[in-house]
Amino acid sequence: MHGEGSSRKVAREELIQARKLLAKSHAERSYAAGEPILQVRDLVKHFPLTQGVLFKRQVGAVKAVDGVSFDLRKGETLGIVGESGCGKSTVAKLITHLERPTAGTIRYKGNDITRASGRALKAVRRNIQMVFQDPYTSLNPRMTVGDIIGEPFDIHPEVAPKGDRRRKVRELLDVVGLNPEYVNRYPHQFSGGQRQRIGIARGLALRPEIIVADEPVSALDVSVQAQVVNLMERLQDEFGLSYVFIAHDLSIVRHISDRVGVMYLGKLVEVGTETEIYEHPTHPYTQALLSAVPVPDPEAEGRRERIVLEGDVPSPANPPSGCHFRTRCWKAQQRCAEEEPPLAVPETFSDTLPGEAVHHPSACHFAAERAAVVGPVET
Ligand SMILES: Nc1ncnc2c1ncn2[C@@H]1O[C@H](COP(=O)(O)OP(=O)(O)OP(=O)(O)O)[C@@H](O)[C@H]1O
Repeated sequence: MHGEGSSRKVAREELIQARKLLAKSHAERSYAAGEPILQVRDLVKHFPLTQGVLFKRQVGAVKAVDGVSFDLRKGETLGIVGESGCGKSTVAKLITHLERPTAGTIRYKGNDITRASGRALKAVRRNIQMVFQDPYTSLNPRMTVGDIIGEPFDIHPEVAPKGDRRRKVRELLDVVGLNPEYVNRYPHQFSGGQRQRIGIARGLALRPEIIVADEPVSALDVSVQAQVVNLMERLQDEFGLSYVFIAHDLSIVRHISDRVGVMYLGKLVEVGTETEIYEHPTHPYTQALLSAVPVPDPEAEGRRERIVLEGDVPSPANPPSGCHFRTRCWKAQQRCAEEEPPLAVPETFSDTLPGEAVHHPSACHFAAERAAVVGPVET
């Protein structure tokens, strides 16, 4: 009895040591603080629309991503939010090289990786990993958890030589808060939250620097969502990870993000820090999205004005001219149809200084704060 207890203790000590080593090697590979680890410029992805069976003719294109630019700094989390179909997943696939962009550039640590191939592509795929939305379908039901988490080592044996893989997998299970003894179990033996932990462990296996998480908690019960988000925050601190965190739910993104980008019909329409976006949004679309987020305080909930947008999101195969949002915007004027507003600090706020909450990029000709998102207190 005593012997079994002490050998478990030794195994635990070994795991702790291994985790420390893992964290150290991450730190050693870290990039100069402050410089963007990822720079995305004018990223475009058009999916061709074809007609005909034998002789396929291109009759148009779905403009899934239509000129997206952002920076991601080391250790930072950039949240990307927007309704279904606005192009969030396509951005994720472009960054992780699951799709090739039509135009634009992606730089990783200053190197242009947009069209990386061969060995360079392999290195990119190792350093920029994806965590998927649905832990129920993204894990192969016929593979054990150990094989699922260890599979990336087949492609990158330099990270874990064959004899060392089992230990590494157990270590990864421990890192994400699962019992290393579960290594031989199958996905169906785990809950949704546990499965997402397995997906995260797999994403961590190659010791990436960037994780692109596409709606990682959207398929989970609300009670479990916070646990997985907390785990991701802990892992970020422990391994110095940078995250692109994609979600349609503004409240989840708020909790984890340092900065948030709001997407509409293939474009980023507003980017800012948590305070800038949630307390001082200046783009009408952000204001409409925020007005739909439930407020826990019933008094405030009763006071706030809900902005109900007219109509549906237009087809990305045929987006409106000028500002893509203008067909649903209560502020739209002729200028909005003729001139696309750039994603920049709006002219209206040219007399404000960096650090003031309204001084952030917003792609609207008539950007302004809207106090009525939560109405004034009645006395
Ligand atoms: N392989 C493809 N071929 C053609 N069109 C595509 C393809 N992938 C995505 N699209 C289209 O591009 C647009 C953006 O899709 P995307 O999946 O990036 O949006 P999303 O914001 O992630 O939405 P969701 O949350 O529903 O996944 C949609 O209109 C979609 O139908």
